[in-house]
Amino acid sequence: MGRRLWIDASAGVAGDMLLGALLDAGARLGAVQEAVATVAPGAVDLVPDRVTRAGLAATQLHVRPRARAEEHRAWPELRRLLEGAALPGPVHDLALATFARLAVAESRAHGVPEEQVHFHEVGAWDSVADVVGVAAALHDLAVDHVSCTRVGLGSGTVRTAHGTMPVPVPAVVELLGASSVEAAADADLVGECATPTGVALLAEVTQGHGPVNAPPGRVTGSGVGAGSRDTAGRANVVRVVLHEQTDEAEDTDTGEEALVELAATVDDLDPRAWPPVLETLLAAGALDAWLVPVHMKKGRPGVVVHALARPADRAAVAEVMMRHTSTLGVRWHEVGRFVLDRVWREVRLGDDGTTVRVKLGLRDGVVQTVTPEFEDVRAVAEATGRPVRHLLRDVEVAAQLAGWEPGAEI
Ligand SMILES: O=C([S-])c1cc(C(=O)S)c[n+]([C@@H]2O[C@H](COP(=O)(O)O)[C@@H](O)[C@H]2O)c1
Ligand code: NI
Repeated sequence: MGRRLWIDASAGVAGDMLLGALLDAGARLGAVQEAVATVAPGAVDLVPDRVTRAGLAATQLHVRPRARAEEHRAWPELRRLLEGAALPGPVHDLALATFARLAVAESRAHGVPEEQVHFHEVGAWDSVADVVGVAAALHDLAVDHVSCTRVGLGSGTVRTAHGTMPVPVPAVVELLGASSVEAAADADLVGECATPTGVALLAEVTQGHGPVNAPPGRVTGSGVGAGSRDTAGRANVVRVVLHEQTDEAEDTDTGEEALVELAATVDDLDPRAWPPVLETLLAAGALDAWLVPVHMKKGRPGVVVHALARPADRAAVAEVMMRHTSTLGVRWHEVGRFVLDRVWREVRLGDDGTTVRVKLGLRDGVVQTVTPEFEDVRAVAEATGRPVRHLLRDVEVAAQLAGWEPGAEI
């Protein structure tokens, strides 16, 4: 079994800060440089520097482009570059998955199809170096489980290639909406503290069950990565802690979440309204939503609509039940659930660049379930006319060939 890493992103996170922290924790600069040079030969120099931030010693990583940096890079071009790079499997997969996540966020933020996404700063060599560098550093440190705190986002505005943007910038909002990474409520943080690349990396590497506020078990190493600004009173850093599970910590790592379940019983809603009700519940933050047919008083057929949600989303989910159905009230109670760690991977179907995401359910780094993302499969079925059941089989075979099958360690 490899090592566990806890990331303190409570003051924010950027790709270079995370990489600085991992180098400070012992990842070898040579191994990181080699991986970055595999993707971008001769493009950048990685130069770590010892600095202080609000009096705290930290490593600031400078990614220095050797030539004038590319300002725009299309996602399909970057994807081809990463796919063709001869990197160790886990480094390759993590770098590709992180940029795929950024492409989805950019596509949503700008309302363009993923294939037409043009990265600006995010596609420049320094971001490529941050992403590949973090993947290589985690591999070098043999990290196989990552948890993190809530993330400090910052406040105000930031100047970007898109113009001046409010913080959190749209790409960060999209990334948070599509992952289990949670934002901290922190009024002290000024400016852009969490960047798209930093949040995409956290979303991709953290497994498990929401924010963890302290590294459980025995500490075996640590590192501090500096951001470029030095603000008095609050260190602009990412901290990482390597830790081992003791028996006591292991007992608490059951993958258990505290959630709420909401329900309402309805017998007078037009049945055609139910599918949009379920969609609206999910859009409001429900983790799951479902209907159960019931026989009510006076023998009337009815429906109980249920939703599972995080406690923070309870009010929004109840509001949807009350606005979108004819119920006069909503019941709720606290529930616990056990969950597997979940990570996303992408498989390629055929030679035309078609990809489908698969969700892997993990327990202690061992694959338990492999689930093709149905909406991706449906989109391919619509685009190609191939039956969904054939595509589902092909995705499972492709996942198996990539080594993602029940019982495999990743
Ligand atoms: O590069 C792109 S496409 C980009 C999109 C957005 C959106 O929110 S949309 C924001 N930014 C800004 O670029 C810099 C650098 O980001 P890194 O993740 O590469 O560190 C940052 O200020 C982002 O907010 C870029
Ligand atoms: Ni953008």
